[in-house]
Amino acid sequence: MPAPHWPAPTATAPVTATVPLPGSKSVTNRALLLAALADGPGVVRQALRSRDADLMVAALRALGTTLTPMRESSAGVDWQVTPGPIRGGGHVDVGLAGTVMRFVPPVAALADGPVSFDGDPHARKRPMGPILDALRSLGARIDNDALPFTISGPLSGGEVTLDASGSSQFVSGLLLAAARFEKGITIRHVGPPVPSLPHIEMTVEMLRAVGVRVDAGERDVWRVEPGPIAARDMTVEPDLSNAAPFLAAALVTGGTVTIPAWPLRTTQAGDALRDLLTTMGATVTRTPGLAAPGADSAGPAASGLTGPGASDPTGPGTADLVPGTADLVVTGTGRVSGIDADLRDVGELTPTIAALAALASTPSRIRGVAHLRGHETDRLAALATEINRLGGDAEETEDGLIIRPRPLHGGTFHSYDDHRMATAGAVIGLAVPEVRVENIATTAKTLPEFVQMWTAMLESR
Ligand SMILES: O=C(O)C1=C[C@@H](OP(=O)(O)O)[C@@H](O)[C@H](O)C1
Ligand SMILES: C=C(OP(=O)(O)O)C(=O)O
Repeated sequence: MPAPHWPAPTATAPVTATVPLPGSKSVTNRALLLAALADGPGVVRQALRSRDADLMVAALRALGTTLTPMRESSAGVDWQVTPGPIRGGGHVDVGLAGTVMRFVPPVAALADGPVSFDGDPHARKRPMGPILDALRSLGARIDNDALPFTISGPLSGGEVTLDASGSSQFVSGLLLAAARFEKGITIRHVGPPVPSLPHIEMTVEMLRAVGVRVDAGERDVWRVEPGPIAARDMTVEPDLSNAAPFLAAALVTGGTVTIPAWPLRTTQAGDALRDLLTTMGATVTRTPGLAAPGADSAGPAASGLTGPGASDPTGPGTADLVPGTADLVVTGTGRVSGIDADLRDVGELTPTIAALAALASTPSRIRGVAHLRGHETDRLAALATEINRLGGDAEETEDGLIIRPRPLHGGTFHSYDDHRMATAGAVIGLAVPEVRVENIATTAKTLPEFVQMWTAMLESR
């Protein structure tokens, strides 16, 4: 029997809360995969524990990696990762995780036998063609153009042209494993603009942090030289995209929300919230936080990794560079302004920005995010449908949404198995009584503690 819909709490006063966030999904799944491909045992600290991260752990285990939890706390899990020969014959469940369905197949193509892949029903609809075609052209055999499929190597690498306008993860997935391909890789994108470029920068910076030579100097072309991937001790940054609904609560309620350990320099898409929320009426400041030792002298890294070894590709894995962090403080007035924004680079922030737009006093236009139709659900259709179901005025455009002010009323907000739809419903519920979010449990994709964190935020003073 499905769980009852979650009554989204309505804020009765401005929120005043400090919300520490668990590790980034994008950094965690890259760090685990790179550790599994490394030339020796390594450690990934403060890794996210969530459905997507658990799926990555299970996938890497199925391919022969040993992952042992060393320590687990509210800050995440520290994994000891011991690579093994990449083993075929297994099965990978990708769930609904883009990072698993796009990042693991290139690794599986290095295995000594076939590896099968499948996922949630909607995962079969998410775009896979360009990356599977690319792997074929590099030597792999694959029996389908979408999930489910079975992939067999060997794969030698080389040059490939693809259209990555559907997802930056096609590029990131190929780049992450490419140092292990005999010929490395040269990827050339041809087509409409690639979305989520900061996520590709995250891939490039994390590869460089483990000693891989990457040339990303030419627009739409990326080159990785074959070579070893260095074992490292890496620490994952907090998930800045998951900060979005909490920071939105400051705007909606006229309160203040502080996120500790916000990296001063980062490739995470969530960093764009500072500008986006300012445009929507917030005051955003960074105050010196509790920087880890070594932070001030060395300056920031931007690999998505912090901690020993993260930025010294040639050292013995104990380099002493820790990026500076700050407390990010966002204060709202209770009045939200509409926004006209191109979110192509930071598409995963769209559901929260759309929720704010639905509560804004002036119209909003969100552009550049046609690729969201291939996310956990068709997010443009889902957002328009659910905002309008509550009495709002949201219109889908070819590449985004137009949202005009209109008073909202209570009702069911469907989440379509999409964690960010569920949290968008929670944001609207702060201001609109009797919003019920269907399947709030889907937040476990990247933030299993969402409900407890949301409740704690509303209860703290
Ligand atoms: O590489 C990554 O970790 C991600 C890339 C982006 O995917 P798209 O380029 O498909 O939007 C982003 O939306 C997703 O949440 C995570
Ligand atoms: C698009 C997202 O996820 P995925 O990694 O599954 O693509 C997201 O988290 O917003």
